[in-house]
Amino acid sequence: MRFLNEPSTDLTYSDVFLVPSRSDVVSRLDVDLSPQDGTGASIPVVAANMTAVTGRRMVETLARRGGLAVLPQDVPVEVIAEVAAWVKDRHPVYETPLRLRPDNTVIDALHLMAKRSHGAVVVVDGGQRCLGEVSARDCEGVDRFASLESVMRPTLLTLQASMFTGELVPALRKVFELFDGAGAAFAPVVDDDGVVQGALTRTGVLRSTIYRPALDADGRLKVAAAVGINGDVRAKAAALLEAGVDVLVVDTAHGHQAKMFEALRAVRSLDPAVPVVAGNVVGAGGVRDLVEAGADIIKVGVGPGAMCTTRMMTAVGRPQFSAVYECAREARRLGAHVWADGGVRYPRDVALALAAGASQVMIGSWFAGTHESPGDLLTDSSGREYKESFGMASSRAVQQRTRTEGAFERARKGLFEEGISSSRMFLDPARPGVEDLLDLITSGVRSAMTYAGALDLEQFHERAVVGVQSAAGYEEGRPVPQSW
Ligand SMILES: NC(=O)C1=CN([C@@H]2O[C@H](COP(=O)(O)OP(=O)(O)OC[C@H]3O[C@@H](n4cnc5c(N)ncnc54)[C@H](OP(=O)(O)O)[C@@H]3O)[C@@H](O)[C@H]2O)C=CC1
Ligand SMILES: Nc1nc2c(ncn2[C@@H]2O[C@H](COP(=O)(O)O)[C@@H](O)[C@H]2O)c(=O)[nH]1
Ligand SMILES: [K+]
Repeated sequence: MRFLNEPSTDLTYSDVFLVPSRSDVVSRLDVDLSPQDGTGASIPVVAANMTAVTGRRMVETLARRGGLAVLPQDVPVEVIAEVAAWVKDRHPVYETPLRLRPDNTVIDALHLMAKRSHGAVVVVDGGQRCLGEVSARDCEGVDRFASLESVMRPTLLTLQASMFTGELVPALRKVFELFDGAGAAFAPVVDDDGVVQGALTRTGVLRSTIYRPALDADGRLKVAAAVGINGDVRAKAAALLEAGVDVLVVDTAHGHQAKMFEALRAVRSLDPAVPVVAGNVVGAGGVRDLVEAGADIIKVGVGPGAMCTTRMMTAVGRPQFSAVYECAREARRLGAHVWADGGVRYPRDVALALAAGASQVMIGSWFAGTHESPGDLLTDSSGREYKESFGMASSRAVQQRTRTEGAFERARKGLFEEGISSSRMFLDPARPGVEDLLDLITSGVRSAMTYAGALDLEQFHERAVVGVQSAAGYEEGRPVPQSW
């Protein structure tokens, strides 16, 4: 990457823009988005290790599209083991269906439907055989306690698992045509006995022809998990590795500290066969020390996060674009990599972090406002759907993290609050699922790469030309949905 004009100050994503260059890349679909940082992801997007963002559905959904999601450090290791096993039991192409019995009620179906973007529930018998389906529309205007048996309809399309044997892309093309012919948006996948094996949506089929799942050596979806720097880090990390975690994140607010070096050395002593990520830092010195202590990937960002009050509480941090640029340069020199963590609100921010040299970009709050995040779907007084998000250093998270400690310790730790405890992340009605956001991000990044004439992320970083803009320059780039 080079600057159009050498900057005289540190920069945020909004301060900069990408200059188009001569390109020989003829199609945006020719671009390879896979990060080369040893994680095996095929898109450079990671869901943050935040309780309001990543749970089993986020891990599964992102991995199926080639991304990673990091289970937070506050999840007990035995729960992480259970979630990892569950994720690894998911199909890399079929999605996990929502299943209910005929005697369940409409309210059960409506509650469950908010958990995934399918918009439908499969009704099954005791042997998990498909009896029919119920969509949100079928539940309109009926008693909430009506049984599903009374509202369910035969499926518009049922797919046989045997259709997916052999080469996948031609099979998916055929399946897409079946969806089109049937006028269906959703279909259960069943085996020869009619037992439900999974579900597919019309859009999901299309996505499976574009994205490549992030798979482990045994062809199972990948899982990442975080460990903090307190307590017996070695034992916790060993338990996570034992649980089959594919990427280990050692996580704390101030990554450039003695306790982190100790934690990293403890993790290294286990000789992990998976990449070790550590952070957060914002400068070359932090990168050097964490790499020396054993990190393969450095997580960069102090204060840019949407839930983060660190900059206002402490003045500490650094504008994120400059932090990523400097850290990525140092990591590259040392043969390590960088994840840009926090403050991403638009696809452009992802493109800029990658241009600055990050191998991947971590996203928290933006993904909190999707069907796949763990929180309950809530509705405000004007009918807009949202989920609650909160910071991992907020009093809400600290209370949860310290729940097993004594009252005195909890009260002392509660003094240090560097995050907000409640924020509303509205679902975009046009893009309520995390995969809708992935489509938006990856199409933006693919396009940015062709403007730079880059076929892969390494070329993108090499070829990117970045200019510094005024606030008016940024404003000029914003669309105008109404007249001036
Ligand atoms: N990227 C960012 O900008 C930030 C991210 N976070 C996120 O919040 C979560 C909780 O992190 P964290 O608060 O580090 O909790 P941890 O549970 O990881 O504990 C942090 C440890 O580091 C010590 N410490 C020393 N200096 C600091 C400091 N300035 N800030 C925090 N701890 C310090 C603490 O001791 P003692 O309590 O005795 O001081 C404690 O032992 C993590 O997921 C983290 O990524 C939090 C803040 C900023
Ligand atoms: N200072 C704090 N930073 C936090 C807190 N919780 C999370 N984070 C950081 O934010 C990113 C995600 O950023 P986003 O803009 O995408 O939401 C996350 O990975 C952490 O590094 C917090 O309570 N305080
Ligand atoms: K912030």
